[in-house]
Amino acid sequence: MRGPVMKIEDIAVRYGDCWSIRSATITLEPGVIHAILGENGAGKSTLLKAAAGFAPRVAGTVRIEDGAAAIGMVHQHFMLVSAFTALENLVLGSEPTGSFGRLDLAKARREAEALMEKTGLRVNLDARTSDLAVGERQRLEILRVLYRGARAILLDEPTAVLSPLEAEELYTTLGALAEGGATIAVVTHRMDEVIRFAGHVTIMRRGRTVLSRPIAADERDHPKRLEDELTRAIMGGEPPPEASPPALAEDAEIAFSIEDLVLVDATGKRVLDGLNLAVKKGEIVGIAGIEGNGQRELVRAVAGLEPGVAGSIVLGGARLPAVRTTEDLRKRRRAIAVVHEDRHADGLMLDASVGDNLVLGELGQIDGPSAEAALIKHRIDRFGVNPPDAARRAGELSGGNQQKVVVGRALDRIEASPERALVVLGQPTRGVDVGAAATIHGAIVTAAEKGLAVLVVSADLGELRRLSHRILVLHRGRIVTELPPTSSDDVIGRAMLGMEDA
Ligand SMILES: Nc1ncnc2c1ncn2[C@@H]1O[C@H](COP(=O)(O)OP(=O)(O)OP(=O)(O)O)[C@@H](O)[C@H]1O
Repeated sequence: MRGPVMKIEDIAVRYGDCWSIRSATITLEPGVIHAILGENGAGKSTLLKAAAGFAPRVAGTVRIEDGAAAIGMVHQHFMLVSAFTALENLVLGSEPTGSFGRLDLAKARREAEALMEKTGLRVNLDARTSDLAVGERQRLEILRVLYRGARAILLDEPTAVLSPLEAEELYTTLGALAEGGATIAVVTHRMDEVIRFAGHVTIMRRGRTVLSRPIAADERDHPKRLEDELTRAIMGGEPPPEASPPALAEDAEIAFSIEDLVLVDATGKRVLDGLNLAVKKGEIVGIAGIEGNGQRELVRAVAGLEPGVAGSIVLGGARLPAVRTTEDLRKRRRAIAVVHEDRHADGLMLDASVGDNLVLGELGQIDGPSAEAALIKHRIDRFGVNPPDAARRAGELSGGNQQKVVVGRALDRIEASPERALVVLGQPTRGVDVGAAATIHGAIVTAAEKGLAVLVVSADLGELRRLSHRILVLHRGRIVTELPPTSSDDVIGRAMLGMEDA
C-alpha cells in the first residue's frame, strides 16, 4: 500500500490579517519519515493543515499524486470525545455496521485488536477516553487515522507528550509504516529525533521554508554537526547558551516536602502510592517517569485539586490544610505556582484574550487597568509571546506560544508574591522551540536563585539533566530512585521501568 507523493509549491496561508505562511515549498515522498522543524509560530502546523486540505490557502498549489489516497492528520491537541470509550472513539465516523445498519462493536473490536497487533500501538479499548493518560490518547489518535485507511499520515508534534521510550516506540512504528510505503510527515521540536529517525528534513522560519534536504545515513555518525546546522537554520543565528542550576547552599533548609501521599482513582488503582519527597530552598528537583505513573496527579495534588488525597504536603514546616474553599485555594496559590501538563484542561482559556490569560486568577490583586496592561506587556516581552498582541484570542496562538503564556504567567506571578515558596511545573517546555525553552529555563533558574523550591516534571530527560540538582524517578505512584543529573538516558530509563539495578 504505497502512499501518495504530495507536492506543495509556493503556498501562502492567511488567517484574517495574519500571514501564517508566506511562502512554503515541500515535497513529501512515500517511504521516509519527513521531519518539519522551526520556531513556535513559524507555520509548521499550518503547513500540515494545508497539505491535508484544510487551511485557508491564498496562493500556490498542493498536488497529491493519488487523489483518492486518504490523508490522516494527528493534531497537536487531540480531537477525541472524552466521554466515549477508546473503542468508540476509534471507530467514530467510520463505524462498521451489522444487520439493520446497527453499530457492530464486536466487529470494531476485532478490527481494532488486529490493528493494534499489527502496529504495536496499544490502548485499553474499554477505558473512558478521559481516563487515559496523554500518551495513550495519542496512540489512540494514530490508530484512528490508520483505522480509516490513511496512506499519508501527518503528525503535529506527536512526541511532545511522550516519554523517551514511548517516543522511540512511536518512531519504530512510523519507520515500519514508512518502510511499508506510507507517506509520513512529523512536526517536532526535538532535534535528537530528527537526527536518529528522519530521512528528510524541512525547516520553516517566519512563514517560509528555508531549508529542505535529505539526511544521509552517515550524517547520523556526526550528530553534533547536523544539529548545529539545523539549529542555526531554525533560529537564523547562533543558539542561546544552555541553562544550569544555581549553586545550592550546603545548609539550605527543606522548603517543601511530601509525606506518604496516597490517591486512589475511581477504579480502585493507587495512582499515588505512598509518595515521599523533599525539596530544599533554592533547589531544582527533576521528576522523571513514564507517562501515567502519577505525574499528573502529583502536580494536581500539590495544587490542591485532588480532594481525595491522603498524606501530608508540608510547606515551610507547616502541613498544608486540605483545600475546601476558594479562599483555601487562593492562599495556596500565594505560596505555590503550578503549571499543569495539559495546558488546555488546566491552564488556558482559548476563547479569552492573550492578555486576560496572562493575568488569569489575579483578579483584584492588580492595581487598576493601567497596571494590568503594564503587567501583561511585561509578561509578553519577558517570555517572547508572538505575536505580541494582548487582544488576540489565545486559541489563535501557535501551540508553543500558548505554552509561553501559561508558564510565563505562573513564573512571573510567583516571583512577585511575598509568600512565594514553591514552583511545580508539569512539562514546562512541551511544544516550545529552542529559543523559548531557553527563556523558560532562565526563569526557572531565577526562581531558584530567589530561594524558591522548584519541582520540574518532564518527559525530556535532556531538560531534567540540564536544570536539576537531583533527579527523582517516579514509578507506579512512588519515588523509586534518586539519581544525579549526570546519569545517562540508559540509567534513568531503566529506573523509569522500575528495574531494581538502576
Ligand atoms: N486559526 C488561526 N487564526 C489566526 N491565526 C492563526 C490561526 N492558526 C495559526 N495562526 C497563526 O499563524 C502562525 C503560524 O502558526 P502555526 O500554528 O502554524 O505555527 P507552528 O510553527 O506550528 O508553531 P508551534 O511550534 O508553536 O506549534 C502563528 O503566528 C499563529 O498565531
